[in-house]
Formats: sequence, C-alpha cells, structure tokens
Amino acid sequence: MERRDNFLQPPAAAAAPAAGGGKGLPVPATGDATNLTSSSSSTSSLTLSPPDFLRQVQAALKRHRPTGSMQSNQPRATRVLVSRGEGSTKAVANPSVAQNPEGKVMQQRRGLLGASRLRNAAPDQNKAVVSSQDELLLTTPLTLGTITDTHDQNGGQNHQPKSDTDLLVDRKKSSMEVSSSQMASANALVGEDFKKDLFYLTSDPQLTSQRDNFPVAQVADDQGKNHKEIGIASAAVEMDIKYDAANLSRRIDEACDQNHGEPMTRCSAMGSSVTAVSLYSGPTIQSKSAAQIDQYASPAQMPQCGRESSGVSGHGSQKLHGVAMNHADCNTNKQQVDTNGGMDKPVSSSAVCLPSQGLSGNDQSLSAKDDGAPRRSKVEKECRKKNYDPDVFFKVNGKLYQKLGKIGSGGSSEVHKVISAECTIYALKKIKLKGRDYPTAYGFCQEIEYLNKLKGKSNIIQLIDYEVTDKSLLQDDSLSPRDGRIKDDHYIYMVLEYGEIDLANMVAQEWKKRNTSNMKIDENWLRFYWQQMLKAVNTIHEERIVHSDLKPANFLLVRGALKLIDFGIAKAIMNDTTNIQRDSQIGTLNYMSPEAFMCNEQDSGGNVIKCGRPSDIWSLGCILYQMVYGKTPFADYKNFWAKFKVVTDKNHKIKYEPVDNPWLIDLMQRCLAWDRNDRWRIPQLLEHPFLVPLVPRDLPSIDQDPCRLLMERVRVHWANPKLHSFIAELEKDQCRPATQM
Ligand SMILES: Nc1ncnc2c1ncn2[C@@H]1O[C@H](COP(=O)(O)OP(=O)(O)OP(=O)(O)O)[C@@H](O)[C@H]1O
Repeated sequence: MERRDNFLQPPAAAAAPAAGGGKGLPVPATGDATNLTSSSSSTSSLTLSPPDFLRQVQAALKRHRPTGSMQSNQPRATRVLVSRGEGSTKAVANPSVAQNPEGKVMQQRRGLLGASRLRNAAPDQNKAVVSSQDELLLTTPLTLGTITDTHDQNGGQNHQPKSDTDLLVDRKKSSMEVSSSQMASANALVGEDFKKDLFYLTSDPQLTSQRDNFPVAQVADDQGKNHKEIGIASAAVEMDIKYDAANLSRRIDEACDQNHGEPMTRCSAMGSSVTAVSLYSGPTIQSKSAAQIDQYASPAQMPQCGRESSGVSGHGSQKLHGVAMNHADCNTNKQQVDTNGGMDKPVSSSAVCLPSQGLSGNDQSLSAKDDGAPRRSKVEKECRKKNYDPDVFFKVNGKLYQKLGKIGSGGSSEVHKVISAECTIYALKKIKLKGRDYPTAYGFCQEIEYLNKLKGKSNIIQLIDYEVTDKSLLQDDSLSPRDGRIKDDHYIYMVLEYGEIDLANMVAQEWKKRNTSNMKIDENWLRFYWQQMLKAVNTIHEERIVHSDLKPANFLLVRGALKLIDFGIAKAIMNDTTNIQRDSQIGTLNYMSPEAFMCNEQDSGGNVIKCGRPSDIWSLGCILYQMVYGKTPFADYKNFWAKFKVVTDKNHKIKYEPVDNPWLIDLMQRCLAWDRNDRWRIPQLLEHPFLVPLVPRDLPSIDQDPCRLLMERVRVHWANPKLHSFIAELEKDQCRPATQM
C-alpha cells in the first residue's frame, strides 16, 4: 500500500529518485541524468584508498563468444579474478588477510564446503541436496595482492600467478572455434561391460559441425527427465533392447511423433529379436566423413564394432537409414571397412556389439545374419576390451556423453555440448584441476553445492550429474588445510541443462536489428527478459545466495525461459545483515558494483565494505542499461583504473539518454544508486511501474466508460513527459496499480 500511495504522488511531491532511499516512487522525470542520480549515505561514503594491487591492473580483458549457437562477434565481459589459493598465500601482504591466517581460511573452506554432502549426494536428478544455510561456505576475505596478467591460452585452466604483485585478470579463451576433433563422431563401444546402460552412439562429424541445424534430438526438462525432442544433432543411438525393449519402442514412437508425425528416420525394431536400433535424422553423408571419423575414433573400435557401410553414396544426398544389426553385421562391416582401408568408405551409421545372449538379430532390412554363438562371443570379447574414446566421449559417473562440440570457455572451465545415451542434449562443464591450489579446487566444488541447493528451481540452470575425480576434495573428515597444488590429472565434470543462446547474444542481436531498422526499444522485449532476470536472481537471493557475477552471458535461454548459470564465485549470505565477504574472485568489470570494487576496504565510518544482494542489483542495473542503450554504464571508461575511479566515485552521475518511457530511466536509477542501501530490492523492482503499469481504478466496469477511455488514451501517450503531471493528477484519485484491479 505504501508503494501504491507513492505512485499517486504528483511529481512535485516526489522525492528525487535515487535519494529517497529507495522508498518513494516519484513520477519519473525525463532522461536527464544529472538531477536524477544521487546518493546520500554516510555508511558507504569512502575515503578512497585503492589497494596496491589495483595500480597494477592495466585493463580488463575481453572474451568473445565461441562459434556455434552462441557465437557472436560481440566482445564478451570478462570476469576479473584472483586465484583463490594465491590470494590466501598473500595474506601476509594484506592486512585484512593477515588477521585470517591461511590455515584458518582453508579450514573454513573445507568445513563449510559441505563436502560430505557433496560426496554423499548421489547424482540423482530427483534428489536435491539441501543444505542448511549455516553450513555453507564462508568465503575468505578478498586478497588482492596477487594479480597477474596471465593470458590463459589453455581454456582458462592454467592460472599460474606470475608474481606477488600482479593482478590476475583472467583472460578467458575468447574464440571458440568448434574444433573438428572436438566434434568428431565415431563408432565406439560404450561401456566396459554390457549392463543396462550399455549404449552406443555415433554421429557424423559433418552433422555435428552443423550442430544447430539438426532436426531432432532431445533436451531434458529441468530435472533432466521427461525428455523433449528439439532440433539438434544427428546421432545414432543404439540400445540394447534386451534390457530396454519397452522403452525403445516408446522412444521410437516419440521420436517420430516429435518429428511432426513423420519418422525422423527409418527405425528398425524387430521386437525381442532385434539387438539394436539406430535412430537417425538423415543428413547427407559424404566420403569425407569417413575419414574424419577414422581420424578421431579409436581405429580399433571402428571396424569391429562400429560401422556399417550402407551403400550411401560418397557424395550423394541419400539419407541415412535406420540400422538394426547384430554382431554378424558388425563383422561384415568390419570386412567392408577394412577392405577400404577404413577411410574411403562413407560411414552411415553405427552399430552396437551386443552380448550374444538373447540376441537373434533378424532385421530384414539389413539381412542381419546370426552366424552362431562362437563367432558372436569372439566379437563380444573384442568389444568388451574396448574402452571409450576420450576424444569422442566424456564419462561422468560411468555414463557416457558424446561430444557434439565445444560451446565455450570460461575463466576456469570449458563447456561442451554433449548428447547422452538417452539422446538428450546437455552442456558438460569440465574444469581441469591439475595445477590448481586446493582452496581454488574447493571453490569449484562450491558451485556444485549451490547448484544442488537450487535443484528444481525453474529459473536456475539444472545440474543433472557431476563427478569430481579427485575424491579427496569431497572428504571433510580432515579439516586441516591442504597446501600445494593438485598434481594429478583430475577434473570436475558437471552435466547441465543445455542453454540454446545467452542473453549477451540476444542483446547483441536486438541491437543489430535496432540499428539496421532505426527501431526504438521494444519495451515488451525488455519487460519480458527483465522480469525473468529479476525472478531468477530473486530465487537465489531467497536462498541466501549472492551470485556476484551477473552479466548477460550468465543468463541462458532454455526452452524460451531465461535461466541463471555460473555460480563460480557465488557466495552464501551468512547472517541476517545479508552482507558477505567476497572471495578473491571479484566479478566482471563492467557489471561490478562500487562495493565490489572496494570490497573489504573501510568506508569513512570505519566499516568494512561488503558485498551482498545489492551488489547483484547493481549488476542487473548494468545489464538493463546495456539492453536499453547498447552498452554498459561505464563502458566508455576503457581500462580498469579508469573504471575503478569512476565507479567508486559517489559523485559521478551516470548518464541516461532520454527514452520514450521515463519509467525505464527511473528503474535503472533504482538499480544503479551508488549507495547500496538506496538500491531497490527485487520484490520492489518486480512491482515497479515499468513492469506493472498503472491502470485506472475504481471505475465502472463498463468498457465504454468515458473516464476509463480517457485514461487509456492518455496512457497511449505516456511517453510524453508533459502529460505526466496530468496523469499523476488523474491517477491520484482514479487509479490504482494493475495488480489490484
Ligand atoms: N548449461 C549451459 N548451456 C550452454 N552453454 C553453457 C552452459 N553453461 C555454460 N555455458 C557456456 O559456456 C561458457 C563458459 O561457461 P561458464 O560461464 O559457466 O564458465 P566459467 O568458467 O565460470 O566462465 P566465466 O568466467 O564467464 O564465469 C559460457 O560461454 C557459457 O555461455
């Protein structure tokens, strides 16, 4: 009600937007920023004394989206981070850290990591691991003595600080060509034994290289269940229907149904006698494919178990055929392939080598032959020896995911598009641990912790499965800190819902459209995504998590809805003050709040500056500003130091060019108030008039009511500032928020 009353205030009675502590809602003025942005908090005003490290920073480095579905030529925001481990080793140099001996810091990490919960948390999609807030990791104070300008050329995985005084600005691997090797598809035997989940995947590299144009595949829903088919890479999935016959026929039906009633491929399923079935969406195969496949698949795997030469023309345009074959077929094809050197024959599909028991392949379409048990068992034996090809597959908790292409590289990870045995597309995030210090590695595990905590939340990317190959990271039986770095080849794998495109690309596309057609802002587009962003961030704030690295690239579109990703530097709020201490990773420059820049410094009142929810609100404000104006508020300040100076200057006025809807400017100002206490919280923002337009109230419910019609007419001209006072006068007595109609 307070808010509604505020809506009704005439402009004269309204306080200045940013100076009102976020409590009042004045009728917005026009786009003149100078009298709209202010800050007035004693608590956060600072005597600026930038830490030494900052002087070392030359510039924030930019990263680019990879090619592929999310590719863009737009410069990418780059997170600034300081190696956690290095941060802690520099504690001596940093007074704030000196009070927190490294050992204690690390002990906190381990103790609060909830490692046992991680360890015990079966990667069960249906079972969220809920942890109490108290158990969450308290991060170490920011230690900024260690910053190096390390250009990470290896997928952001080898952060080796150069010197004590260097600031590590993580330069993410920017270009992301879809390497053919990453996208290689080949026949390979999956699984070391023939258990229920035995399956066999293959796809043609040409098809995978056109990964976004593929006709059919499946994408899991939030919980990784109830697969839906969407356009995606061609892949053959061959299942041992001895174990899964019922599902198989259902899936074939589904696949056909999803393809608008047309079979996406010719599927051969011969009841219980059929040993394997391939589902294909049938692009053209050319002889080149065979060479590629041979190049990337294990040569030993392919001829024996993997291939069938279906007679598809090497340069024709025939579609691939669904294949059902048994071991005899494998062997037959082996001979064919071998005869041709394994390279010059087109490869049309894969086949699976199955155990002999219960198999009697008689698929007529392929003239499958059963040559008898002795021969089968020989093939089986050979097949059992095979392992998966790591160039082609990832293995996570024993499950294989075939690589379809690299999506991107983050500061610490590389992310691949993969397809599961269930023909579901996922994103697989792989974090290399070798060479990292233990606190950093624990930090990576923390992201898993948060994603587990956020399971089932529709606006957060869902973690389907994960594996930490260094099991010691998941043990909390010893709280003693571990020194040194991880020496062995260890990885963290996270199987995630797959996002089709990120907001950064969408904004870039929108702006391209706007520029070419001289269009104005599409407010509905803005409202639609802004509201979704707010809701996503509200979800984590309600869970007492601060994301700390909100930027357009961290919102992914999944089946039409925005979802939040990348909790790599997210932090749990530890107490009711909702302030947190920030870890050594400090966010992405263009979206960083003043307090993020000054984290752990002292304000004029001697209070330590901390980052909490308001810091995320600032980042959201920067994103909104970028959506409205095509650039972030401080984009013109090119290097780190210039940015630091201007963002931390409470007297700096952000420039807001006029826009048609003045509420939009008001909204940005609510988010970009310099004083974090003046920034609005998400529940307020969700009620802002930009999202919830005011409508007439207390009017007769007669459509033709003249007063209502007048109000609607006025609303059409809402953009005209001259009408504001008139509207305000009218609404004072006549209107109420739409939600209360
Ligand atoms: N679930 C997903 N679906 C599709 N793409 C994804 C997914 N998760 C991450 N990506 C993409 O992979 C890239 C790196 O991912 P992510 O941001 O999680 O890694 P990071 O190492 O934490 O990077 P950053 O330093 O940007 O935070 C990004 O380009 C992102 O869009």
